[in-house]
Formats: sequence, structure tokens, C-alpha cells
Amino acid sequence: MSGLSLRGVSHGYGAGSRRVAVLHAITLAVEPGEVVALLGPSGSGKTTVCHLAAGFEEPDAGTVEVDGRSPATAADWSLVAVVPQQHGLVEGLGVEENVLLPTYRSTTAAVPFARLADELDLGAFAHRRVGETSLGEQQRIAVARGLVLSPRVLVLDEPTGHQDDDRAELVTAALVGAARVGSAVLVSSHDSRVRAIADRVLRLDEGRLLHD
Ligand SMILES: Nc1ncnc2c1ncn2[C@@H]1O[C@H](COP(=O)(O)OP(=O)(O)OP(=O)(O)O)[C@@H](O)[C@H]1O
Repeated sequence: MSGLSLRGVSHGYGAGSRRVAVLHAITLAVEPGEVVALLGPSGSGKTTVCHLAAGFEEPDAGTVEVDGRSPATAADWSLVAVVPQQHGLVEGLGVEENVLLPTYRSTTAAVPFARLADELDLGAFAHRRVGETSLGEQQRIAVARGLVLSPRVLVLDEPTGHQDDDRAELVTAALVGAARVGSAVLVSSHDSRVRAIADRVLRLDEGRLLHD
């Protein structure tokens, strides 16, 4: 199927007999064109879901697919792009270089940097190195990098955590815009501003999806 699909996914951390299960048989799908918010208390497993969807880790059980392929083997940010909670930027490189990193190994057409800078209010610091920007600015740089290849699946982990209301609105508008051009968007968040723009809300509690 198109978009993101997790079927019967269980996962844990730790080796051997010390392994602790943190996700229990999660099944969810995010279709192209929709924004799905993943809510849940701290420690409920949201980041773990994001990492599995991104292909950073393989599940202990079950399957994870992006457009019918394993994200772990695809390693292609036009297929699945990620905005990690810790941003994962290269501090010594410039803002534009960071945003364009996924394009260097891709033949997919890139969204022009100037457009992303405008949409996410990066202009005032676009000439600096990332190490010379604030946390909120870095978060928006990471969102721009996630959007640059118009990915089939976009996974974001708490992407408004460091934003004021006006900038959070820019970020949420960018997510809606990505969905409008066909991305399947999964966004982990505690933020009511994200919940407000989501087409659907999923709730995670102690590694299990709650059903309304
Ligand atoms: N690398 C790891 N090794 C061991 N345990 C981990 C590891 N990463 C996460 N955990 C544990 O797995 C559980 C789920 O963590 P996860 O980061 O997915 O939760 P979360 O819902 O994203 O939390 P938060 O909202 O605080 O970011 C937590 O109990 C956490 O302590």
C-alpha cells in the first residue's frame, strides 16, 4: 500500500533476558495526503514508533513499510524523511547546506531553499552555521530538511517543542502543505497546536494504541 504502514509491530530495548518491551503489537496506517498526530504521555513509545517508521531500527516483530518497502533498506529521504526530536543537524555546516543534505544523494527534484526559508522563517539566520542558531531555529531548519525532497512519508518527532505560537503555526502550516501535495505525515506531539491541524489523532499509552 502507499504511505506508511505498521502491522503488529512490537519492539523493545536491552539485550537478552534484560530486554524490555516498549511497543506491543502496534498497527497503524498513514495514507498519502493526511496528517496523523501521535499523542501519548512521556515514555509511551512515540519516539520509538518514529524511529521504526524512519528505518532507524528494525522491529522485534511485525512489519513496517513505506510505499510497500522497508524503510531500513530504502535509506532514501524522498521515500521517508525524518525530523528527529534532537534535530540531527551538522553544527559546522551552514543552514542551507543542512537543509540540502538529503538532495546530494538524490535525483528527486528539490524544493528551492528560498521557498522553504520563506515558509519557515529561516531568512534572518540563513547565512549562519547551524551552531550559531537557537534551538527553535534549529528545529525549523530540521523541518525544512524534512520537506526538501517532498517525501512520500514524513515523520516528525515533537516538531513544535521549541516554537512560539507564530512559528508553531508556520510549522503546522508546512505539515498541512506537505500533505496537500501527497505526503503521508506522521507527527508525534504533546502540542494542542499540532492536534488542531491533524486529520486524525492516535493515542499511545504504555506502548499500546488506544482505540476511541
Ligand atoms: N535506547 C533505549 N534503551 C532503553 N530504553 C529506552 C531507549 N529508548 C527509549 N527507551 C524507553 O522506551 C520507552 C519509550 O520511549 P520513547 O522515547 O519511545 O517514548 P516517548 O513517548 O517518545 O517519550 P517522550 O514524550 O518523553 O519523548 C520509555 O520507557 C523509555 O525509557
